[in-house]
Amino acid sequence: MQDAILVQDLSKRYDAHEAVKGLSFAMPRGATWGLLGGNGAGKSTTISMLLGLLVPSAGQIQVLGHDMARDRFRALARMNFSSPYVALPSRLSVRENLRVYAHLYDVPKAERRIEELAASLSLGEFIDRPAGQLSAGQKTRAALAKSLVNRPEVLLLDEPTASLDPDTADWIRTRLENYRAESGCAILLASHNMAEVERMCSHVLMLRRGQLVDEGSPEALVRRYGRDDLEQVFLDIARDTGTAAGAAPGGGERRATDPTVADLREEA
Ligand SMILES: Nc1ncnc2c1ncn2[C@@H]1O[C@H](COP(=O)(O)OP(=O)(O)OP(=O)(O)O)[C@@H](O)[C@H]1O
Repeated sequence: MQDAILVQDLSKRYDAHEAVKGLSFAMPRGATWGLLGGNGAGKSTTISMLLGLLVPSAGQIQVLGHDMARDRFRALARMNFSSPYVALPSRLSVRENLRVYAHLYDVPKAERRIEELAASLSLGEFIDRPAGQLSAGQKTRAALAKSLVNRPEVLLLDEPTASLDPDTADWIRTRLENYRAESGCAILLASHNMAEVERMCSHVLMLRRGQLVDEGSPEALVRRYGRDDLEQVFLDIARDTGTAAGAAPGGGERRATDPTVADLREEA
């Protein structure tokens, strides 16, 4: 079976700064993998290249067998993305947002799909309120609904539970695990929450200064580093160069619009 994501010798250079250097990995379908690293390690840059938003300086990416350099629209139709740093259009209600995204992804029986998502993600109490007026937890649920609207086979998540209380974060993780179990979707998760990664991910890619410095299952990494948990392993790896303290030369900015949809719109 084809890999969900196949990355070979991927690099991205911003002027003099090499944000991703020679990254290679093959992520199978149906798996949840973690993409970890300190601030500025290259996680968002990698995700942006996987979405076809940033053009790699070198290397190849295939998603579900589609070459992102030549055939990215076929891949984009089968994947989706969520990040707390990418807001839904704020004046539209959650339902209106979901209708727009369902239309962009050409989702069959869109109203039925929206009702399914409203039920499984408990959107009922706020589905007709403007997205800009929701609490952080409600926004995350609405963003998750958007990211599942096209029943993606590959889901890229950038810090899916950032700024959520532990109960809401746990609720979101359970919904993601349920979706993966019922759909066979592959999930690549960039996160700073090591307990979340230990719970959800069968395999972890550890980045430091744009390079893959280690990988393996959380249990294998904990054993290899002689530590008690993944957080300690993370600190061992990140502190090797001091990047865990938050130094991020160049200070890359988050995107203000949803990249996947921007691309689909470009196609239309
Ligand atoms: N548009 C850009 N122009 C120049 N440099 C950039 C740009 N975007 C990111 N960078 C730099 O590339 C490196 C990797 O950034 P990236 O945002 O991918 O890291 P990250 O692992 O997602 O970090 P964080 O955990 O802080 O979100 C950083 O040094 C960053 O400053």
